[in-house]
Order: sequence, then C-alpha cells, then structure tokens
Amino acid sequence: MPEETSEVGAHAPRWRCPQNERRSREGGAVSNVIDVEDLSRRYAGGFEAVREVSFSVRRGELFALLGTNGAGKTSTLEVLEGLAEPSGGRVRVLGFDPGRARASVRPRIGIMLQEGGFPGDLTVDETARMWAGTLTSSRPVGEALEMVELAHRSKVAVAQLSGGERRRLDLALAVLGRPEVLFLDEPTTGLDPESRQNTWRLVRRLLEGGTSVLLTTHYLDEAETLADRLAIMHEGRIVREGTVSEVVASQPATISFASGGSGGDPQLPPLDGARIVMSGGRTVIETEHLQQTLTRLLVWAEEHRVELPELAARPASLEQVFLAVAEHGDGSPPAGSGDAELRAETLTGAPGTSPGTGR
Ligand SMILES: Nc1ncnc2c1ncn2[C@@H]1O[C@H](COP(=O)(O)OP(=O)(O)OP(=O)(O)O)[C@@H](O)[C@H]1O
Repeated sequence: MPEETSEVGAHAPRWRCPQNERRSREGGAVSNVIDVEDLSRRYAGGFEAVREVSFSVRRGELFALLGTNGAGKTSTLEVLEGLAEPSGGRVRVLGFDPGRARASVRPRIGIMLQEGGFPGDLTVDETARMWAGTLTSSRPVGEALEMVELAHRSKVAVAQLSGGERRRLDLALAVLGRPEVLFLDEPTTGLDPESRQNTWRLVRRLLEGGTSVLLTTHYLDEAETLADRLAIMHEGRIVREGTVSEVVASQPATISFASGGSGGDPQLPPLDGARIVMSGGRTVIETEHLQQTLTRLLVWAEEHRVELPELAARPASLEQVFLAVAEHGDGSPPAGSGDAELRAETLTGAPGTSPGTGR
C-alpha cells in the first residue's frame, strides 16, 4: 500500500528539534508562552468575531491557527499582539497582559501583520533601519535582510518591490528584534513556491533557535509541514485542536477501488461501522478503523478471489477535516445528510450488500 504509507508519512512530524523538545519539556513542566482563556472579541457594531476561545502555545513550538475567511483568526491575533482589547476572557503573552503591559511584552515579540503598510518611497534598507531604531535590541539590518534573501534589494524603494518581496520585508522586520514569540499572519500569501520554501526554512531555523511561533495560514501544507499543534476556527470558535495526526484522526479514513470492473461490482462482506459511497467511478469505504476494515476486506477478497482494481487506502487528510469543518461547522456530517454527487449507504453488517447497487 504505497499510497497509505506516503499519506501516513505526510502526517508524521517531518522535522524535530531535540533542543526544542527539551526546552518545552524541561523538568517535566511545559511552559506556555501564550495562554488564551475564554477569549471573546466583539466589534463596535455588536458582532462577536471571537467566541470563548481557549488555547495555549508552548515555548519553542509552532502553533497554527487555521480557519475559513472570517473565522476570527486575525481578530484573535490582534488581541494577543496587544493591538485590541478583548471583550471577555483572559490572555497572557510571556506571562503578561499584552494590552496593559505593552512595554514589557512588545520588546520580546515580533509581529508580521497581513499588510505591512510601510512608506513606499523609503528604500528597503532605510525602512529596516527606521524600524530597527524603534527596537531596544536589534539584529544587524543586513543580517535580517539576508535571512529573507532581500539583501540584494536593499537600495530599492519599497514601492518598487513585488508583492512577494514586500511580504519578505515584513518578515525581516518581524524578526529584526530577535523575538522570543513571533506572530505570523499569513506570512507566505503571495509568495512563489521557492520563496515559500525559503520562508519555511527560516521559520524552522527560528524554531530551532528557541523562538515560539503563532501562525495563521490558509495553506494546509504549510500547517502540516511546520505546526507542532494547530487549531481550526469556525465562526469565532475553535472546533478542532491538537497535533496534525490528532486532528486528522477525527475524520474517517478511506479505502477505495475502481467500480464496475469486468466481473461487475463485488458483493462486499459486512464491514461493521463502515460507510460505503460511490464517487467518481470508485467504491469508497469510509471507516474509523482503517487497519481492521482493510484487513477484513483483503482477507475476504483473497478467500473469494475477488479483484479490487486500483485499490488505495489512506487516512483522512487535513484538507478533508478543514472542508468538513467549513461545510458542517463542527466537521461532522449532519445525520441523514447526503452529498448531492454521492449515493451513501451505511453498512450495518448485512451480508451481501452491494456497493454497486447501493442496496
Ligand atoms: N473592524 C471590524 N468591525 C466589524 N467586524 C469586523 C471588523 N474586523 C473584522 N470583522 C469581522 O470579524 C470576523 C472575523 O474577521 P477576521 O479578520 O478575524 O477573520 P480571519 O479568520 O482572520 O479571516 P481571513 O482568513 O479572511 O483573514 C469577520 O466576519 C469580519 O468581517
């Protein structure tokens, strides 16, 4: 099952920094750099964009906040960055209230907003120097520009940078003060694939150096690649939280094979708890217990000499979880609902049920 193996591999952590593991587990106590408890944020018109959200970010980890447009990610981040007041709940960044103890928190955090908004007539170098002048302790400007591969553009006016180069300048300014906690709001939006990879490399290096990162992104591969843990927000609430593997485990795995082969569709054995759907010329078995269901299917196929053409088995992907959340709110299909394109049938163990006929 090479497909299954590669999918499992995709969910396994692709990199680990032993230093950070130690850092977060030293003495058995995990120290949080961010604590959010029952955070709510209501805008002036009365709209509640964030509703009793709770999560924490451990020292040395990258925590990703995912969610559809308008889910409340930026509204949450702005409170943590000290840029907005909560209307309810409590937040702590490095042990301080970021709104009230701004002077204690601000020098120790780096912020990359969705839009930097720097004057276009200053050069890259001048912009970075101006920003460095506001910091109590700064890296050399050249080093920060080097980190985001913008050093060769230092004499160019900001207005003449491409969209992707401006994002990289925003990132350079966010890391200029050697932050302990870095807030990255959609850092790779508008970047070409190579620049995205470079940004990921830089983020990994920062993590290895002990920086903790809170990231929002619409790129699920970015979260899968970088995040130690993540949360999916929907309509102001967190509806999924955990490691990628934990979050993905909340969604059924699938086994599928091509339907309508020369021998017709096979009469499948009872597969307790599994759901069978027909989709795109394939029989798809959704199961909470991939290994058991697959074993049962393969043993049965072997015994009955049934061919299952183009057989594939894979755990759910983060994308499937995300889409389920976007569609159904909490990520679980409502009882009795059916996808317009799919004919769904829940198998209750009746022998001889045919996926081909849906009976
Ligand atoms: N100043 C504001 N006044 C009123 N409502 C606002 C304001 N800013 C944001 N909102 C609303 O709050 C909700 C959450 O917005 P927010 O920007 O936090 O979402 P998001 O998850 O970051 O979205 P995106 O992925 O599109 O950046 C949205 O419905 C948005 O329209």
